[in-house]
Amino acid sequence: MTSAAALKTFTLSNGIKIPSIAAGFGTKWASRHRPEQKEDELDPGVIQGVKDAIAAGIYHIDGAEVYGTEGEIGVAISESGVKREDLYITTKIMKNVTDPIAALKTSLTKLKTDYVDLYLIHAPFFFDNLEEVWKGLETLHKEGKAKSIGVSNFKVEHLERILKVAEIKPVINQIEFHPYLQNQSPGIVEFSQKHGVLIEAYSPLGPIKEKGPLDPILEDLSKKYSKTPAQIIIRWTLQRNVLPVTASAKPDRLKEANEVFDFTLTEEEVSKITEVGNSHEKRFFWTDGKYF
Ligand SMILES: NC(=O)c1ccc[n+]([C@@H]2O[C@H](COP(=O)([O-])OP(=O)(O)OC[C@H]3O[C@@H](n4cnc5c(N)ncnc54)[C@H](O)[C@@H]3O)[C@@H](O)[C@H]2O)c1
Ligand SMILES: OCCc1c[nH]c2ccccc12
Repeated sequence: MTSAAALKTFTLSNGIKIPSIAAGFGTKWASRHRPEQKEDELDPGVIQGVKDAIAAGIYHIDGAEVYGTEGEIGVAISESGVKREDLYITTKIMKNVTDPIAALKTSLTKLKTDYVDLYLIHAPFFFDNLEEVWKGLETLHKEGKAKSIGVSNFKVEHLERILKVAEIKPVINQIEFHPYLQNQSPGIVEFSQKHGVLIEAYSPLGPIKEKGPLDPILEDLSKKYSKTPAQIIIRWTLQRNVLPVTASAKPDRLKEANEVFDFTLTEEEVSKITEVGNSHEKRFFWTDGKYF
C-alpha cells in the first residue's frame, strides 16, 4: 500500500505535480457580488482567508473570474511570504469567453502574477463555442501564461467535443463530487479518468452539511482514526484519486483539511463510503447552468 503522505500531490497528465488539497475562494467568499461593494474595493476578510489557507499549508488556491475574489487572492499571495513558484493558483473563465486572451490578462493583473498554474473553462452552459474557447486556452498555455489548462462542470459530451479538437488535452475537470454525488453527470468520472483528466471535487464536504446514511459510518471512522468526519471525507476523496477543493472562513478548519496525510482508510472503508454514499443522492450545486 502507498504511504499516507504519498497523496500530498497528484501528477497531471502533462507531468506537472499539483498540491492535492485546494482552498476555494468562490461561493460564500464571493462577497464582491454584493451589490453594495464596488468593483475596485477589496474585501479584507477574503484577503485574510487566503492568508489563513496559506498559513495552514494549503498552497493551492482556487479562484475564478466571476467570484470577484481575484484581487484579494493577488494581495494575499503577494503578502504571504511564500514564493510564487511554491504556490499553485487556479482561475477560471466564464464571462469573457469571446476573448480568452484578454480575460486572462485581466485576471493576471488582479492576481498580481505573470501566470496561473491552472486555467479552467468554468462551465459549458452559457456559450456554445467551446472549441474556440479551448483554442484560446491552448494559446495561453503555449505563451506560458497558463501552466496547465482544463475544464469545469463538463459532461461527457462536452469533453468529447474538446478532445476532438485538442492539441493540448485538458488535465482537469472540476465538478461537484462527494459521497452523495459521485457522478455529477452520467459517467463523467470514469470517462474523465479514462482520458487522463483528473477530477477535482468542489463541495467535497457535502455529507457533513446535512444528516444522511453516512453519519454513523463517519462517526465510527472518526473514533477509529481520531479524525473529524470532514477529515474522513477528505481522505476518502483523495483515496478515490480525486482532488478536493474545500473552503472555510475558520483557520482551524483549513488546518484540519490539510491534516489528512498521517492515516489511510482501508480499501473496505473506502468502498463502504462509496457504496453507502451512492444510496443517497444529494446535489448542492448547479447542473445545466441552473442553481438549486
Ligand atoms: N467550478 C464550480 O462551478 C464550483 C462550484 C462550487 C464551488 N466551487 C469551488 O469549490 C470551493 C469549495 O466549495 P464548497 O464551499 O461547496 O466546499 P465544501 O464542501 O468544503 O464546503 C465548505 C463549507 O463546509 C463547511 N465546513 C468546512 N470545513 C468544515 C469542517 N471541518 N467541519 C464542518 N464543516 C465544515 C463550512 O460551512 C464551509 O463553508 C469554492 O470556494 C469554489 O472555489 C467551484
Ligand atoms: O463556481 C461556483 C459557482 C459560481 C458560478 N458563478 C458564481 C458567482 C459567484 C459565486 C459562485 C459562483
